[in-house]
Amino acid sequence: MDSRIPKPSSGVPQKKPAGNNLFDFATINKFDDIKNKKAENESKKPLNELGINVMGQFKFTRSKSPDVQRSNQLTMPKLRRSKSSADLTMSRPTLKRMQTTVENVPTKRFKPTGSIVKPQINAFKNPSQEKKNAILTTMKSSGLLTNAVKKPLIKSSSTEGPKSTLTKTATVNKTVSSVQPAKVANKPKIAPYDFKARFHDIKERYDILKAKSDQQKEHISTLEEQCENFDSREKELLDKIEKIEQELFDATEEREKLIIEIKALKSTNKGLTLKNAALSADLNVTSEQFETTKRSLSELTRKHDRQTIDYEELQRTSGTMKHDYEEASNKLLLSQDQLYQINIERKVLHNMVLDLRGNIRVFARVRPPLQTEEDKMLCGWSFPDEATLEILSNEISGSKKLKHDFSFDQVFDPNTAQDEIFEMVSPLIQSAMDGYNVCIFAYGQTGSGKTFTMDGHEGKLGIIPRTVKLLFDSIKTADILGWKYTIKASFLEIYNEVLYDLLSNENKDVEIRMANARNKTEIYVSNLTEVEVKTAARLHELMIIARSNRATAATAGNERSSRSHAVTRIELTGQHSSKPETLVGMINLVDLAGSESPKTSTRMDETKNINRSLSELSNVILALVQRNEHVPYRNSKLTHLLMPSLGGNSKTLMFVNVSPFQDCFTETVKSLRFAATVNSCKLAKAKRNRQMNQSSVF
Ligand SMILES: Nc1ncnc2c1ncn2[C@@H]1O[C@H](COP(=O)(O)OP(=O)(O)OP(=O)(O)O)[C@@H](O)[C@H]1O
Repeated sequence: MDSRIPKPSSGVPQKKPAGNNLFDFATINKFDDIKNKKAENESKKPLNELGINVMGQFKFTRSKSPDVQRSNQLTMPKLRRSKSSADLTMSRPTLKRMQTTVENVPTKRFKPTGSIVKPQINAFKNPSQEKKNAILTTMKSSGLLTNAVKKPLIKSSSTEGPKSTLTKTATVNKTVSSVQPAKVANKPKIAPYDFKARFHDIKERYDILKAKSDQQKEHISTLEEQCENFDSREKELLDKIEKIEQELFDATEEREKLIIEIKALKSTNKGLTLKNAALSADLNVTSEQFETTKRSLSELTRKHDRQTIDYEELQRTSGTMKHDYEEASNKLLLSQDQLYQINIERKVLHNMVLDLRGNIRVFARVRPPLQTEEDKMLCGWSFPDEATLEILSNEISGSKKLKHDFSFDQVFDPNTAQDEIFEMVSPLIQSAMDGYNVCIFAYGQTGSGKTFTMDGHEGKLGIIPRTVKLLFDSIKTADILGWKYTIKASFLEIYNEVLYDLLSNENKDVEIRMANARNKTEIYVSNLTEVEVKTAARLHELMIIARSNRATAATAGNERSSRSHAVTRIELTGQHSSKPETLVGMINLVDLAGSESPKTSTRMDETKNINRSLSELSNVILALVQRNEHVPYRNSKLTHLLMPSLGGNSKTLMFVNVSPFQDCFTETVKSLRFAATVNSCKLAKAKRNRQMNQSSVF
């Protein structure tokens, strides 16, 4: 019968023996039920990441040895939601106490080792199926899984065979024997018929078993109480584990983040290291530069100190100079004022001189024969004084040679140089700058030297280029005196009584028109190109252009330059910088067409026009001499154009050019006679073109 006593802690449901209620199997089963229910509850808990019932696994480890617990403690941080009450039960210290009474019950069901349990637990935290299989294989090979998982507990119990059962029975018997005296073993056999003895024997055994049963009940009650303690303890531990797991989870996540962060920081560190190296190199260079700059700075500082001293000295000097400058400025203003007054006086005196000389003056010039003309017969020339010339014909007319005397304002013999000529002309240019109209023209037979006198050529410049040079030189001087001048130039040609603009190739209508209906002497030329010139070089350029256009107009069979009048007009406007005065002067430089006798001319129309215009010029001058009311300016283009320069507001200079040759004698005498007549015309005192903006200066 002892062998049939069920093992109270096996958890295996036992059949209650019929008619022999030696143990309170209900109580034992109740205990097992509690265990099984716990196991069931645990099994209902969520599966781990591998889908394995975590509590079922840990159920195997509940009866593990302390090694397992230690192993679990070591691996505890790696656990994830795999705890179960069974696992906690495993760590209950009271189990040991239970083992003292029912020691064979849990230990015979499983014999796991710490080394096996460790990977098993680790496997639950790893979600991969491969790892799970590996763990299962390990457990199988160790025999743990075979007993623990594959086989139900009841089978395990049964497969352990009678040996296990016997052991348990022996343990129970051992316990029972501690209650019952040893005399039972030595009791004599009772005869089968001795029912009384048998009854007593059975009763005695019953009492023993009853006592044993009570003892077991009491023990079970203690166990239940312990179970309840375990439950609360388990709950606490579960909470704790859950908390630890959460912390672990957070820590893992934090760790992963930190790893990523560390990687990033490493990368950044690498970059920073490179940057640092580059910066160090730069720093070295910069340090060197800094040292150099520092040295330069100290040098500059020393220089600055020296210069500061110099500056202070200069400031003192500057103060003195400023004072001197103010004094000088005042003196200068006074001097300028005095100079202005002196200049006015000079102008007045200059004009007086010119007036005394005559408003129209005539200069006669005899040109020398050219190298190619050395064989030609010359007239007899003599120049008794600077204003008189005598011409003697080398051909006998009747019984005597013809001889003529002429007086002019000035006579230039063939040896007179260009600069000497201009020396006598320049006062008129100054007069133009003072605000007078000036007209200089060259009259004479073809080939007598008019163009040479007016234009000249390289190395022997004539009146026009010298006038230009003098004008710009005088402008500079006038600038010092406070006068600012603007110069405008235009170039005209009168051919066959038609006006041409020599600065333009356009075929346009160039006409002389009245500028003011009230004052009929004020004229202007329509469609005439007027160019403002700021340098002598520019004026020379314009002269070359005009000469070129004049030559272009001529044809091969019709040389025009000597058959037309060329007029160079220069307008001067002077403005004083501090005084309200403006001066306007006009210079007309005219190279007249060659006078020619109609008898010798091959181009009659041209000759007629030329002689007509020259005749009209003569008439105008004579009208002026005779102080006629009417002066026939408009009878020819030439006189009309020169009207402002031939009237009362002008100073006129006429060159009469003559050839030295005998064959020109008649024409020469004719020209000299005309010039002499003009010379006799003393025009009225010229009036200056003077505009007083505020008050009269003179
Ligand atoms: N005073 C002088 N000294 C040297 N050569 C001169 C002088 N005058 C004129 N000539 C020369 O005589 C020649 C004729 O002179 P120029 O052409 O000036 O005469 P012109 O009167 O202008 O003739 P035209 O009416 O045909 O234009 C030129 O070769 C010129 O160089």
